[in-house]
Amino acid sequence: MKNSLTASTHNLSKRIVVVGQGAIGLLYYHHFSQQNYQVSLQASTSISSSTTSYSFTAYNTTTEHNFLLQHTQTVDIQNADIILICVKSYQAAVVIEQLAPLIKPKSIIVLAHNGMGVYEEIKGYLPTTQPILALLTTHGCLRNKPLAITHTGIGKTDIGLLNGNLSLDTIEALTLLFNQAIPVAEYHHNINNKQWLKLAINCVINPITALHNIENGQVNQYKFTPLVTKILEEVIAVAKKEGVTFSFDKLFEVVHGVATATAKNSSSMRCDVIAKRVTEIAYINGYIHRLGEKHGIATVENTRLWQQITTLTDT
Ligand SMILES: NC(=O)C1=CN([C@@H]2O[C@H](COP(=O)(O)OP(=O)(O)OC[C@H]3O[C@@H](n4cnc5c(N)ncnc54)[C@H](OP(=O)(O)O)[C@@H]3O)[C@@H](O)[C@H]2O)C=CC1
Ligand SMILES: CC(C)(CO)C(=O)C(=O)O
Repeated sequence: MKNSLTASTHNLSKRIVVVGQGAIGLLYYHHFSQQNYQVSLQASTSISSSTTSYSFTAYNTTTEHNFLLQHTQTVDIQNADIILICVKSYQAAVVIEQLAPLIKPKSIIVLAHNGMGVYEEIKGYLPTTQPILALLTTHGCLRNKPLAITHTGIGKTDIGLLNGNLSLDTIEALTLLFNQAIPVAEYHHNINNKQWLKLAINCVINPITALHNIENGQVNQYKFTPLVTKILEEVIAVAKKEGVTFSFDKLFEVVHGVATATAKNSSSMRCDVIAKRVTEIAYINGYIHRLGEKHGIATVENTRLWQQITTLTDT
């Protein structure tokens, strides 16, 4: 990456729409708007269009600061170079279905969510050549109340193409745009492998912490080893059919490492279950279940966890 270049010297301007006023949407909206980017926020209907501010508490600080909120207008979507979708996995298809008639064919659609399976749901709403990217983030962010967030963990942004084509210049400009706003960001020519790795981590940590009401670090207790082993063996078998190869030992080590590194965290699924919100289980263990059925592979543990969490939040 040539540091002397700015995103605007490339074939990419900075008209950005961020969809979703939750923790991740506001985090990226905030950092983009601190730069000289033309950014607006497409909030859900729970936010009145007369609301003109949001509050942000920076990492390792305690003071909340207020900032101006620029709501997205129809013309912003029509002109957007980048549309960053920061909603829960189960909300993304509705967003894309609604916005699709307004989106220009060259707009870069960036999907930022946990789990997998959203791309398959949304691609039919868009032209076959539409550039669609996945964004994985390890930043931590909490929504304290509507339109008020705290940046709780500095992380990294990984992006990569799922559909369409981007020139090397555009890829460079896009990566720079993210890096200038919220470093560090990296572009990956094979984001699929990274998505699968994140999926495997979430297949283990999220349902176990949610069902047992424990912090992430407790997943490493010896008593969970047989379950973790079965979950990962199923993920590996299904991933192989999808062209992604994992070594069990390395994958086990990575999952163990993430549970240790985030030992005191409450997983997003545990938080959702406690708050009686819909979880993303259908896009995590549920995704493994669906692929297992497609490939004729038994996914006993992933299927059981998907059913248990679904029952827990449906009742
Ligand atoms: N928070 C974090 O630290 C991390 C989150 N992630 C992932 O990022 C994704 C987003 O997470 P997060 O921001 O925490 O989730 P939130 O639930 O906080 O935010 C989602 C937001 O999207 C809004 N929304 C829903 N439907 C629409 C719509 N049609 N148009 C506009 N806005 C809409 C919701 O509004 P309403 O409230 O009205 O429903 C909500 O404000 C998830 O997949 C999550 O797993 C990944 C890594 C870290
Ligand atoms: C990696 C992990 C498990 C961190 O809490 C996460 O992604 C989540 O909670 O959804």
